[in-house]
Amino acid sequence: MSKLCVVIPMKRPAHAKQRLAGCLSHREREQLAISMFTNTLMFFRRHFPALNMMVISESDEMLSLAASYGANTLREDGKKGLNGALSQACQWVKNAGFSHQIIIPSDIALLDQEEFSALLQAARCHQVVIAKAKDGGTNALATSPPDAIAFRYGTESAAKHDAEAGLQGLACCQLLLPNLSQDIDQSDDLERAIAQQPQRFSAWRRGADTPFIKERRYA
Ligand SMILES: Nc1nc2c(ncn2[C@@H]2O[C@H](COP(=O)(O)OP(=O)(O)OP(=O)(O)O)[C@@H](O)[C@H]2O)c(=O)[nH]1
Ligand SMILES: O=C(O)[C@H](O)COP(=O)(O)O
Repeated sequence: MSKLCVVIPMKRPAHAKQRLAGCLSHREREQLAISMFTNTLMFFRRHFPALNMMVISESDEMLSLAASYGANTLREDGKKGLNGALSQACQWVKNAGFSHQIIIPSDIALLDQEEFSALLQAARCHQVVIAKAKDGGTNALATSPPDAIAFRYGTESAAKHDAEAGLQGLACCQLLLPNLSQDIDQSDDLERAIAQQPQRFSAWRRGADTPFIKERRYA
């Protein structure tokens, strides 16, 4: 694949994981969001070191954390929501000369190297590849060119992205990958993730700081 950029949107941690407010304190939600974001950055640095990353956020702390893992960073201009942030990031990706883009959220419970390789393989022969979330959302979106379709993140976004590709007659495929379909939105998602990966979540569960917070007490 000529030139691919992985785009990771990251909400300001203080505003993240609102749907977990019923079971986690504000600080636990911040720490969980930062922990999963850090894990995402580590995954790509460790398993796909040749891939370029681009992180868009309104949080300077998250952009600094991303840069420490070698990611390009972009400060979100204004509160345009996820689709607005991704459109801004996509413009950067195009201007930087990338032919392919893959959007990955920062809240996938368990990123899997073989699944991401399957996503890359599908992206070689489809202009749009949608890795469906278990709730009908979009947990990865590969596009070539980067702005091949409009971003329609929100409820049932996988079907909306598929429809966008169909309207434009683009080669599109949907994948349902066991791990990549599992993002952590609701309390049962979190309970399932803790049960599946007790080690990874134990540090966070004990209230231990994530590496980022340890180094730079997060405000
Ligand atoms: N840069 C940026 N990233 C966002 C925005 N909204 C969501 N994200 C990111 O997009 C991915 C999917 O997030 P959501 O599940 O929609 O939101 P969340 O904050 O994780 O959870 P809720 O607060 O419960 O909706 C995560 O990586 C978020 O950090 C936004 O407005 N700007
Ligand atoms: O998948 C999406 O369209 C967005 O991430 C929102 O979905 P979620 O809130 O279920 O993650």
